[in-house]
Amino acid sequence: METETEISNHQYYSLPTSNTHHHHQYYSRRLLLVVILYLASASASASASASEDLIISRFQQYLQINTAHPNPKYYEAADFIISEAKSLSLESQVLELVKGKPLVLLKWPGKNPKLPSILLNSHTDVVPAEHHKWSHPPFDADQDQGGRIYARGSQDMKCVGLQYLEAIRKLKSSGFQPLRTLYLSFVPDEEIGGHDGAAKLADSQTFQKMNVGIVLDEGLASPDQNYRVFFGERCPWWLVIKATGAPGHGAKLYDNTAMENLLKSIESVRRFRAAQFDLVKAGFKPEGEVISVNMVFLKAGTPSPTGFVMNLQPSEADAGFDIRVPPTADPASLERRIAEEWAPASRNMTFEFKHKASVYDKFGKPILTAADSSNPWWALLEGAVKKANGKLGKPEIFPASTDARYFRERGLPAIGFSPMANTPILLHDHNEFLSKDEYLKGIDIYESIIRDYASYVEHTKDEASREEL
Ligand SMILES: CSCC[C@H](NC=O)C(=O)O
Ligand SMILES: [Zn+2]
Ligand SMILES: [Zn+2]
Repeated sequence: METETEISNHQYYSLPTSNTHHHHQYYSRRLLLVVILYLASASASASASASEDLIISRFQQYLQINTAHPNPKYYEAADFIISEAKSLSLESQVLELVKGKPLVLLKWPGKNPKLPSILLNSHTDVVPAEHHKWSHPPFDADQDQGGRIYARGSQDMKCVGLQYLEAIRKLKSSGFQPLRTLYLSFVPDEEIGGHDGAAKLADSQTFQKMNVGIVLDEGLASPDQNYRVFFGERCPWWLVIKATGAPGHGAKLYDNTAMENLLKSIESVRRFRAAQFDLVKAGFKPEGEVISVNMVFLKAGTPSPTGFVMNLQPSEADAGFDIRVPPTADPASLERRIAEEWAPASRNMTFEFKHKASVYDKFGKPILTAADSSNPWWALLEGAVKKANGKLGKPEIFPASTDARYFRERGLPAIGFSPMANTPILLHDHNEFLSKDEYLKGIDIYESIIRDYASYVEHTKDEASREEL
């Protein structure tokens, strides 16, 4: 009776998608669980898959907590993480650096607490989903026949947060003891800029006391067999340009209208965008090393009860652009381009940045983590991934932004890495998914990384010079 009600509810919710598959999948997931429980009691070989099943169901539980903006269920996520931490005997602490935005900090103390610690960071929030455009509801975490788990956050980045924990579970049950202290941070608000999350953490007294030596944070899925790995990221510049001009009759041809002035800018932006994109298309530059610029809004016209006034040329027109500047680019020349070509005062234009991250650190150096043998954490990561039968691609600059920048800004090395190979890049997209096999493989990869990181005895050069301060 109860099951019937649930299934019919489910059908009801899935009607708008006109998808006929997922109530089958929902039904078969339950059936599968019953079958697996039965088999597990019958044979020893099935017990591995029973424990895999538990791993997957924990992942699904986390994904089912709706932490999408603008109303993320942060306390539910925090409770879930804390209960997982308890089951692993990790020390846990909730920092409410901003009211209503709990940040969970877990600790696995090392045998040598004097050595700088390792921070494994992940964000608990996710971007919103347009439910009716998904073939599987974005907060059900359905698994399909092919083992794909569909949910908002399955790639970005609830996978990583729980993989850290599952890797620790494996290490603990194998009797491993870390030399360096390991911290895990589950932070809010990354998707809206991280100001009330990672930025506050990096600024806190607590963080200073943690004596962090290396940070791992998110990367991106890779469609091929090599994992992607990131040593820096582009800086967001969110630009609004504003054109003004003489208003007039919609039938009149005259110069210097707001619309014409704005369109000239848009044409110029588009030429620049095409040239940058061509460098990528031709294979001359990777995605993270060109300047991207995309128009994200247009605002002009005089509203009327039925839409817009059609015979009036407006006196104002605005456009917004999401620009991403690589740390390797020359920001001054882009600034000149904006002032001289995209929003010249001579064409009655002004501009304003809604957000403008600096390409440089406080010493005037581009904010990048060394991705070569000069950085022992880099070599350790490569070795650890290899030991777990994974392969890394060439180190890249992350095309968007992550919380890693708040740690890099403080001079800490931070590496962006989400172990998802053979997976289409679906962050922020409809039908975001991660396959069960890739998720499980990622746990083994982290097990290997954490083992090697937490066992690293030497002081790195960075660490030694920080201690002299
Ligand atoms: C200005 S911070 C924005 C952070 C955001 N991060 C993930 O998508 C991004 O747009 O890259
Ligand atoms: Zn993310
Ligand atoms: Zn994101």
